[in-house]
Amino acid sequence: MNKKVIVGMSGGIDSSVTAYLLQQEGYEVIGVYMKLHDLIENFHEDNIASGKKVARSLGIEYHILDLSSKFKEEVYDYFVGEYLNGNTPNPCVKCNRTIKFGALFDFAKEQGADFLATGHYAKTDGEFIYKAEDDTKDQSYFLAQIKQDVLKHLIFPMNKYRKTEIVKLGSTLPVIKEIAKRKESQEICFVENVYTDIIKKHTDIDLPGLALDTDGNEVGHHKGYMHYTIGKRRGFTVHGAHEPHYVKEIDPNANTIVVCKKDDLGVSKVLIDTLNLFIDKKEFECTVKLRYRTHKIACKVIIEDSEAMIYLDKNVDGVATGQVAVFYDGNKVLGSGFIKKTFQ
Ligand SMILES: Nc1ncnc2c1ncn2[C@@H]1O[C@H](COP(=O)(O)OP(=O)(O)OP(=O)(O)O)[C@@H](O)[C@H]1O
Repeated sequence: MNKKVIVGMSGGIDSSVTAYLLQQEGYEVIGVYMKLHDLIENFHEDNIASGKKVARSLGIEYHILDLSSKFKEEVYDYFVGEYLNGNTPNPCVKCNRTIKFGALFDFAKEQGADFLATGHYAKTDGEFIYKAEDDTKDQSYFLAQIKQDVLKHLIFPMNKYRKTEIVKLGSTLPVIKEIAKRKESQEICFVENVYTDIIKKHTDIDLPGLALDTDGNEVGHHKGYMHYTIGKRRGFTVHGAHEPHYVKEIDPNANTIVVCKKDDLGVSKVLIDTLNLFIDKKEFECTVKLRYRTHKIACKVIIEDSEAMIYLDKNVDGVATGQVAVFYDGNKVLGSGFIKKTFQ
């Protein structure tokens, strides 16, 4: 009997080609669309119409799974809460652990599927996650909090392709060809423009306050701490400054931000919690990504109980609490954790 695979079909090109490729390989493919939020007008209608068309053309089932209350609890509320706490959240990392490779994985098991597949650009060998072939699309960073025991049931057919190849392949298939013309999805699926539009719905974010220097002296003013992320350069005043200043720290309780010159922005040590490790070591050397679009930095990691300290080989600017630190050995993801504190 053919192996059964559930494909998360968002209506976009990557997951449509994923379903097509797996069917070509002989899998019994079942498509699933997850309703995750109602924050953007016509979002689901357009996506579902597109997904349904593809499913029909492949002759496969297409389920609609309403996971919106779980998504609100695990991803949306966390996202808002982190900004209120002065941190910079990573909702996609949370979603991958709890929703796409959490609740959707549970659904796949209930359906008796052997595998779950998505259009993520990453690789897995069932034990580890690896960077995708296409550097510019690689999503391994966002997958680094997935539970390790789920990995043996995952397939990422995009792993060996470049996005341009997928668009080209999709364009040879009549129904998918239409999808190829759709606009790329936004970075965070529920943020249409800027994150502050979302936070504004829950609280007043315009709370003028003081900008301090690293010694605690008042040097200027800001618009409200939730407008800033670590490393941000604009949107606050520093009296008499001749050089650009950057946000170094955010204190939500005092509604202050600490600003500094570029030279003082770097951190050499990073403390992380909520560890998800794919290796069983307490001390190791590796490279680390401290945000998505950045270079890896060589480091040493020491784990103590539920936290880890990362000793960076060189100072790194703009490291934000709330973001995810992902460890790599070459292309292999070794694990990750959420940034709790940084040290100069
Ligand atoms: N609402 C959804 N329902 C089902 N699967 C989803 C949904 N959103 C994302 N996915 C799955 O997660 C994968 C990665 O999502 P992401 O939003 O990062 O990708 P994308 O580049 O927009 O992909 P696509 O072109 O397939 O929309 C998708 O390819 C798809 O398999």
